[in-house]
Amino acid sequence: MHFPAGNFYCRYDECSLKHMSSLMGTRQQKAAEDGERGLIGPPSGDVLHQDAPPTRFVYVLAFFSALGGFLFGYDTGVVSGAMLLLKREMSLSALWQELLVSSTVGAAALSALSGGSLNGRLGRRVCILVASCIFSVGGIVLSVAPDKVVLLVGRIIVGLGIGIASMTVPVYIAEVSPPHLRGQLVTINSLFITGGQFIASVVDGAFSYLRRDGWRYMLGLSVVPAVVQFIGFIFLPESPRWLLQKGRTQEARQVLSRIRGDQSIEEEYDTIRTSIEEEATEASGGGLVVWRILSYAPTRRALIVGCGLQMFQQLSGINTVMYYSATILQMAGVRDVKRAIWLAAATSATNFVFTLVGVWLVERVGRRKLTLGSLLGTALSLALLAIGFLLSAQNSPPVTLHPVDAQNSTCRLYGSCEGCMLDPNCGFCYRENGSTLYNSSCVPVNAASTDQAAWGRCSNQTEAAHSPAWAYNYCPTSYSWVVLLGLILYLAFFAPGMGTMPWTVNSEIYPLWARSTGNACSAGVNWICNVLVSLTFLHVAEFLTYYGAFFLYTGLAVLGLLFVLGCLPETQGLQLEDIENLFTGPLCSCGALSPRGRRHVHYIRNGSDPGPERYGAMDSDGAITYITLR
Ligand SMILES: O[C@H]1[C@H](O)[C@@H](O)[C@H](O)[C@@H](O)[C@H]1O
Repeated sequence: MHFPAGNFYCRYDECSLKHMSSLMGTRQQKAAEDGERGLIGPPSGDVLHQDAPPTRFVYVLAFFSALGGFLFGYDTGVVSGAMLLLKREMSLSALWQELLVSSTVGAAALSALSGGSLNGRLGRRVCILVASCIFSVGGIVLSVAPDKVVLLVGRIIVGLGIGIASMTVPVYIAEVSPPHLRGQLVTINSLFITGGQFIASVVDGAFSYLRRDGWRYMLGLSVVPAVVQFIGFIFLPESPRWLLQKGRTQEARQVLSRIRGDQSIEEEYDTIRTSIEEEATEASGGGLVVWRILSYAPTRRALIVGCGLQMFQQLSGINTVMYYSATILQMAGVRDVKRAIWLAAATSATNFVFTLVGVWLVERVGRRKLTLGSLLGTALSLALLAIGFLLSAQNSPPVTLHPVDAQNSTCRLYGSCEGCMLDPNCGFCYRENGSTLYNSSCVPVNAASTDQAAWGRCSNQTEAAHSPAWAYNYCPTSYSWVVLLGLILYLAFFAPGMGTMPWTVNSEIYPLWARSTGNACSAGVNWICNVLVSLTFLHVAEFLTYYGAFFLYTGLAVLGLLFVLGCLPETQGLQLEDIENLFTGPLCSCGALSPRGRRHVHYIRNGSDPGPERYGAMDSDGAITYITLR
């Protein structure tokens, strides 16, 4: 059987549906398939048309909202460089350093979770305005902070902004984008996140040369994009979908036609309106939205998929790898702190560049394939990282000197560098001659600064060539290249798919009534798992060693792969209002319902609900998904 796909013909089961959906709207494509099979005819007057080009305005909207992603990336990324200076100037203890880093992520988790109702009640635009205000206030507080308590307050304020932005921005972009570009535009937000992390590392590098107060500039600079976003959003419109949901139909129509330019908005407007009417029945149960999501099967399944993706994003260790990159570089022989800062900037640049690959791929290969490929590569590179750490541990340099002063500390117990570096109270002090290591000892670390030992040869670290080297948290090894290769491959695979798709997919899988809450829950899961992984990493490493920890992440990434394989449907090209139908089958048969899959899908008239515009899509196992055709 043949039917037209653009200007050539192909067999139904060989035809690239991607090609077709890029040439015609999904609904028209389905209608064409149905018509060809003799089941139904395409609705009269329906013209198969190419996806109309997007207006410039939609890009302006995506840019200004994605500044929220930039701030998310900047504020989470800048702290590591600022901390190097802060701990010197404010003599911060390890506990305070930990507090200043995790308070932001903890506050982000709380505000993402509570942002759902704010988002539903006040609208996406107001939430973005609120988030940019919070970012500005946080940036100002941080840059003028006289002591560590005010710093902590500033970090918490910034975290509140990050939480709201992380759950609102993808939803806003998804709701204003045309279906064929939605994936790409929402993924731009992830590009801005990694871009923010990259710029933060460059700013960290640049201001690390200042003798005093460099951290004030690092932390305070976030005010600039926050103010730009605030001013921009004073003039930018609310999401037309939210307006329609609130019954502000005139405004919704105006905004939609402003965003779509010359194109006719009637079809899109009617689809959104009909779907809101239908949703009114679905969501009519009353009570908490989260409860309604959980008690309605399709939204419950969507929530499981959304939260699962966010959980596996964090459990596959991205923030540990990013955080640990400086140490990996030290293992590779970079001793100079300034050089390590600049090389850490190279790590975040790699993350950024490969996110760009994700933006390019998302509308070409689709969300599902991109996520699967990414997770497979992520798991393999995590295994390579683990093997690198294992080889380093097995060839760990021995401790040759046992200073008498160390008799009272646990550090004297270790016979090699491996045990010594896994103990947070000890560090490895040694001399080297070319590749030969000699005169090595395991001694207590200075409680005020892990950059040097508490006493002895390594207690006064200078960069002079003849001074002994001090390794805290890592061991010198000749296998560092394996770890370095693992790091680069990890970022290359993780960034385009697992770094981006959890945010993109979450912005599109929930029906309008559940969208704010669904995104709030999944973003909350992301931030909670982020805190969990970062806070437990050192303990896990102490318990399982570094290679054990990375083998554990490998296992988690493999679990994630199985989850995605079974549960993530393809949402590419579908209008937001149709996506809910992908979740009507049993959980984790979603793959089989993928409209982009190569299974035979027959479209039949829905016998039980003979509305003129309702059709059922039946997969080869007999499961029926209903779609609304207008
Ligand atoms: O999508 C982002 C991105 O991958 C970042 O690099 C990472 O730090 C965040 O935790 C993640 O949510």
